[in-house]
Parts: sequence; C-alpha cells; structure tokens
Amino acid sequence: MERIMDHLAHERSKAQFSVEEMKIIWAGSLHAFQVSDRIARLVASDPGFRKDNRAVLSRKELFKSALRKAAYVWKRINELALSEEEASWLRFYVDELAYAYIHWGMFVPAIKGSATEEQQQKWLPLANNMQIIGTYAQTELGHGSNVRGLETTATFDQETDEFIIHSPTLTSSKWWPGGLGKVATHAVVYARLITDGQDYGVHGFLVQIRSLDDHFPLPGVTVGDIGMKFGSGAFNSIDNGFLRFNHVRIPRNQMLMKVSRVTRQGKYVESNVPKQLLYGAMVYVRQIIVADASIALSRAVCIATRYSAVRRQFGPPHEDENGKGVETQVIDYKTQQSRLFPLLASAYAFRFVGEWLKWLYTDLIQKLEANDFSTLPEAHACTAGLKSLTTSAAADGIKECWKLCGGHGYLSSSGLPELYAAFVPACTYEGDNIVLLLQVSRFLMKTISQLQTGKKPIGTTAYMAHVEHLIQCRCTVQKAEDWLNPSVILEAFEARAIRLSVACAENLTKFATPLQGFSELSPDLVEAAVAHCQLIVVSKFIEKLQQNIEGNGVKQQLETLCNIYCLNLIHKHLGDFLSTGSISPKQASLASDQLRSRYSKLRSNVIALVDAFNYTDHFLGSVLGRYDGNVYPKLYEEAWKDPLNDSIVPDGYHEYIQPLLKQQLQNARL
Ligand SMILES: CCCCCCCC/C=C\CCCCCCCCCCC/C=C/C(=O)SCCNC(=O)CCNC(=O)[C@H](O)C(C)(C)COP(=O)(O)OP(=O)(O)OC[C@H]1O[C@@H](n2cnc3c(N)ncnc32)[C@H](O)[C@@H]1OP(=O)(O)O
Ligand SMILES: Cc1cc2nc3c(=O)[nH]c(=O)nc-3n(C[C@H](O)[C@H](O)[C@H](O)COP(=O)(O)OP(=O)(O)OC[C@H]3O[C@@H](n4cnc5c(N)ncnc54)[C@H](O)[C@@H]3O)c2cc1C
Repeated sequence: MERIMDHLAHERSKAQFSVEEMKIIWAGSLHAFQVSDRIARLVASDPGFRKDNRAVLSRKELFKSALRKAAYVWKRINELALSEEEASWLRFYVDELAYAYIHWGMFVPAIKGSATEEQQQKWLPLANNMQIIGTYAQTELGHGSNVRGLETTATFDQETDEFIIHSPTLTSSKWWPGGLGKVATHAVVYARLITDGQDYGVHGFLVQIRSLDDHFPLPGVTVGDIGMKFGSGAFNSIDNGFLRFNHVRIPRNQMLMKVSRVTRQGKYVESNVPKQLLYGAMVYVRQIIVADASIALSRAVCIATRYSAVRRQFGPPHEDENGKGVETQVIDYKTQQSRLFPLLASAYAFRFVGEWLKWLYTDLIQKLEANDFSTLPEAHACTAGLKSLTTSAAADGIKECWKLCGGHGYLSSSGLPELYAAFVPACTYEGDNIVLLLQVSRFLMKTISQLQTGKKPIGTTAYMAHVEHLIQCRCTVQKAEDWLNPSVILEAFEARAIRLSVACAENLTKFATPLQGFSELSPDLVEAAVAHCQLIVVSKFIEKLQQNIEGNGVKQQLETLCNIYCLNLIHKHLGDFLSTGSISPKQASLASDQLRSRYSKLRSNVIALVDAFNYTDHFLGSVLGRYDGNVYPKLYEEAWKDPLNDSIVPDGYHEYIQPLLKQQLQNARL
C-alpha cells in the first residue's frame, strides 16, 4: 500500500512545471480558480452531497436522492448567500443531474432570449426564486432534429384572447424534456402558431402544466416519465418526460413575443429581430456543452492517467525509486501513451476553445442588445460545430479511458461507466452531432459562394480569404522539428479544410438542384465541417500560446500538448491531408516521428498535468483515479460495500441453490 502511495508522489516530483500556475490556466483566471477551488472543497466535505452509492440505488431511490440534493443545494445557496457564480460552481461540483439543469440551463435562458422585457419582468423573478420550476419542451415523439416539423399547435382564439395548446397526434406528444416527467410546474412549449386560419410555424409559449398547490397536472394536461435510460445512475436521476395537451388554454401574453407577436385582433406581427433568435437557448447551451465536454474528458483522463501510473504489468524487472524490483508501469508502454496522451491534449484543447467560445457568445449577446445581428450566423455555426466535435471526441475518449484501465475500468467504482453513460447523450441532445455538422457545412458553402461576390469572410472563416494561396501552397516541412512550427501546422490545417470545402462546393454544382447535391454529398460535407471545426480548435490553442502565460515551465507543457493535439489529428485524418495534397507521405511520416518524440517529452509531466485539473476525489468519484493512488486496498474495500456482500449466504440460496445442490447430491447417490 505504502509503495503505491509513494509511487504517485514520485511521479509528481518529476514534473517540470508549476502545477499551481497550471491550475490557474486551466480554471481561466486566478479568481475562477479560487472560487471553484473553495466551492469544490465545500461540496466534498459536506456529507449531504455524498454520491458514492449512486450505482446501487433503484430508479425511484435515485430520483428521490436527486430531488433531496437539489433542494439541499438551493438551501445552501441561500444560507451561504452565494453569488450567481458561486451557485453555478456548487451545482457543478454536486454533479447530480436533476431538473435544476434544465430549469437554469434552458428554461430561464429561453425566457431571457425570447420573451419581451415586460414578460421577463413577470416570469424571471418567479423562476429565479424557484417559485416555479420550468422545463424546455421542444422535442416530440415524432420530431427532434427537424424543429420545423413539430406538430403541437397553438391556435389563437380571438374571442377569449387565448391560445389553445393542443397535441393533435400521438407523434406530437412532447418527449424527452428533462424535469418534465415528475417535477416541472411550467414549460416553454414549442408549437405551431395558428391565427386567422394561417400556420406561422414554430414559436415558444409559456405554459403552466401542474398545479402550484397540489402538483397535479392541470386540466387537459397528460404528463409522465418516459422511462429508464442507458446505464446505472447517470441520466436516470432525471425525469425526462412526455406531455400531451388536450385544448389547454393560455392567455395570449404567454406567447414569447420578442421575435414576433400576435395582436388582440389576431394579427401576426414580426419584429425587426431575426427569427432564429427563437433558437437562442440552443446556442447558449451548446457553448456550455463544449465547456462540459472538456470537463467530462478531463475527468476520464485524470482517472486513466493516475491508474496507468499505479498499474504494473509485465516488462523487464525495473528498480523503483527505493531500489526494489518492480514490473513496468503500464503508462510506460508506448501504445498506452499513444492512446492516452492525445486525450490529455484534447482535454486542454477543448478547455481553451470552450473559453474562447464563451467569449464569442458574450460578444454576440452584447451585439444583439445593440441590434447588431451580424455575428449570429457565425456564432450558430461555431456553437453547433464545436458542440458536435468536442462531444463526439469526449464520448469516444471516455470510452477509451475505460479500456485503458483494463478490467477495473469496467467496475462502477472506477467512475468511468457512469461518466460515459451520463455524457454520451451529449452527442444527441441539443442537436444530433451529424445534423449540427450539416449546419456548419451549409454555412461553409454559403461563405465560399460569397467569396465570388467579393464579400470578405470574417472570424473563423477569415482564412478563406486566402483561398488562392491555400489551394496551391505546398507544406514546407523537411525534417521532424519543422512540425513544431505553429505557422506550418496552421497552414496544413487551413489547406486541408479549404480544399475539402472547395471540392464540395465544386461537386455541388454537378447536381440538378442544391438540395439533391446536399443530400448526395452529405458525408463529404460532414468531413469538410469536421476539418473546419478542428482548424478552429487548433488555431485557438495556438492563439492561447501566444498570450502571456506565466509560471515556471507552464508554457512549454502547453506547447507540447498543442503539438500532440495537432500531430495526432494529422495522424488520425491522414487520408484527408494526403488526398488534398496538404502534406506529402514523407511529411506524414515526419509528423509521426515528431509525435512519438512529444510523447516521450510529456511522459514525466502527465500526473502533474492531470493534477492541474484540481479535481477533488469527491468530484472524480473514482477509486482508480484517487489522488493518493491507493487503488488496491480501496477497490477491495469498495467490493465489500456492495449490497450482495451484506450477507454471507445470498438471498435466494434456500430457494434456488440449496435444492439444486441437494438434488444433484441425491442423483449422485442413486
Ligand atoms: C475549471 C473548469 C471550468 C469549466 C467551466 C465549467 C462549465 C461547465 C459546465 C457545466 C456543466 C453543465 C453541463 C450542461 C449539461 C447539460 C445537461 C443536460 C441538458 C440536456 C438538455 C437537452 C435539451 C435539448 O436537447 S433541447 C432540444 C434541442 N433540439 C435541437 O437541438 C434540435 C436540432 N435542430 C435544429 O436546431 C434545427 O431544426 C436545424 C437548425 C437543424 C434545422 O432547422 P431548419 O428550420 O430546417 O433550419 P435551416 O433551414 O437549416 O436553417 C434556417 C436558417 O437558420 C439558421 N439557424 C438554424 N439554427 C440556428 C440557431 N440555433 N441560431 C441561429 N441561426 C440558426 C441556419 O443556419 C439557417 O441560416 P441560413 O442563413 O438561412 O442558411
Ligand atoms: C438525455 C437527453 C435529454 C434531452 N433533453 C431534452 C430537453 O430537455 N428538451 C427537449 O426538447 N429535447 C430534449 N432531448 C431531445 C433531443 O434534443 C433530441 O433527441 C435531439 O435533438 C435529436 O433529435 P432526434 O431524437 O429526433 O433524432 P433524429 O433526428 O431522429 O436522429 C436519428 C438519426 O437520424 C439522423 N438524421 C436526422 N436528420 C438527418 C439529416 N437531415 N441528415 C442526415 N442525418 C439525419 C441522425 O444523425 C441520427 O443518426 C433530449 C435528448 C436526450 C437523449
């Protein structure tokens, strides 16, 4: 036991940089680090936030436990008079999916984004004080991705000045909204607005669904939970629900009227803001999900890295720091490094691109407030594309981390199965990842077509202004070290991205209609979108390194991580880089050489690099990822806690095992 604890300490002593300074870089600022660190410790030390028994709870127990915690979170927020920032950190570190995620993450933002000032003044105080609990009811049984295909209707009745909300078909039942099944009192419901006999498409409406007195559904409302979801724990603590309306009436002023409104006379009036603002809550949440992807991936990487340093298998006998003969740490196998280190680099890359995306979103909101809508298309493309890219990579990465931990990774106590089960739906919710990439490709094709009109591409598409150069340029790498030059890397990624996009644009012209072309070429369009999004991540990582980065050795570690992130992408997408002529086969081979050398350079720092995430053992929730590396005794201890071990002889022995054994014995005697 002692040896293992010493072992991680020895790993930490090998670090070539200041972990404390890296913690600040990871958190985003000294202030963010201090607040998050304080709240993380507060949560970890409070028995009310225990979560180590989640995997063995039944659905009902799990749900009730999540309700208890959500109420306790609210109590602590008020008792400690936490600021909004501190309250968000508290919810984050409690790490229990509950209705509050949807209430704060979607219901409140939908009101802020789509309601008029007057409506906000009425509803936001109620929501902010949790006098009402809200959900975001968009998806239906029959349609999720195709929002325009939603079937729920909101028909204006001029006589009573009300909307009648109705579910005309089974497929129009709302299906999936979180917190809807058993908790929410109100919902932002997306429905087709019909007035004067005309259908004006999907709009948002604020609808009360349960009584604030006895919590029963209001007349005309049928509501319930959609059932168990994948994995133990994970999303089963939350009540994703179904909802049907039978001619439910709401006052006219509960239509969210920032984008358009219906007058007392039933006239439909559009305002001067783009109708896409109706989807504003999705843009908001998608940028949060990118930050969440870096968190989820970094958790898994932290667990797999620490465990890989503790675990020993095979190998020529080595001497450890105390001169004892020991087997090889699995982290020293090159295959383990080539699977794990790119994931560590991705966690950092996603953290930085998430930080940038948060800035882009804040900038968008400021512009929208000044009636400047010019950056909305780019913000939509970036949030959609990066949400897709980072969640797909993080979900795959978490699964890889579990395999990197061998058999023990499959145990609930490793924390990895639940982390995977809780995170993998991020590839679907807030927009299916393929559908979102198709949105990006649509944006790219539009940008390319506008190049011919002389319109200058801006922001993340600014590189497209150099299309002529990027289409014919040749990569200058001649030796492996050349791959350490950020401008060489950037140009290779830009060339690959634009060449894939231009090829799609050219191929699209060969079809009878754009629609047909888009459909036939959609796999290619998705690849072009991925290339563009990877370029954004790469360029934001490189930009981060150009900032003033303090701390002994910190910048050097980030440079190594950036190199690994980029070179590994080249390695994984070699087909793209070679087929577009962005690099040559010889240069690809040099990139692989450089990648291997970066792994060796990173090796002695990896434990410190995961320590820099500053995760408490409570938050990690993993025996394999414990800070002290004391894995085996704790695994044994955890095993004893399983309810099956409550009794020596299992329940069921007398009914099913003993008679069987006796029968065999009798048969043998006959
Ligand atoms: C120390 C570390 C610190 C780290 C900090 C920690 C922070 C981390 C944090 C937190 C933890 C919290 C984690 C959060 C986790 C969340 C918990 C779980 C919540 C899950 C909740 C899930 C909710 C949902 O899923 S809600 C339902 C979502 N549904 C969808 O997304 C549907 C997807 N479909 C669509 O969006 C659309 O239908 C469509 C866009 C795909 C197609 O629609 P259509 O009308 O056909 O549109 P189209 O013709 O293609 O486009 C018309 C034009 O509009 C543009 N456009 C489309 N969408 C948008 C938009 N959203 N915004 C702006 N513009 C848009 C489109 O580009 C077209 O433009 P054009 O110019 O005409 O081409
Ligand atoms: C855990 C979880 C929580 C959720 N929470 C909420 C919530 O709070 N509120 C809410 O309203 N919704 C919620 N949802 C619903 C979610 O937003 C939808 O499931 C999501 O938008 C995907 O839509 P879909 O299910 O209709 O998938 P579909 O669109 O039916 O996708 C099925 C397959 O078809 C493919 N596909 C679909 N369209 C195209 C296309 N045009 N081109 C190519 N391929 C296509 C997809 O790639 C996918 O492979 C939640 C979902 C989950 C899993």
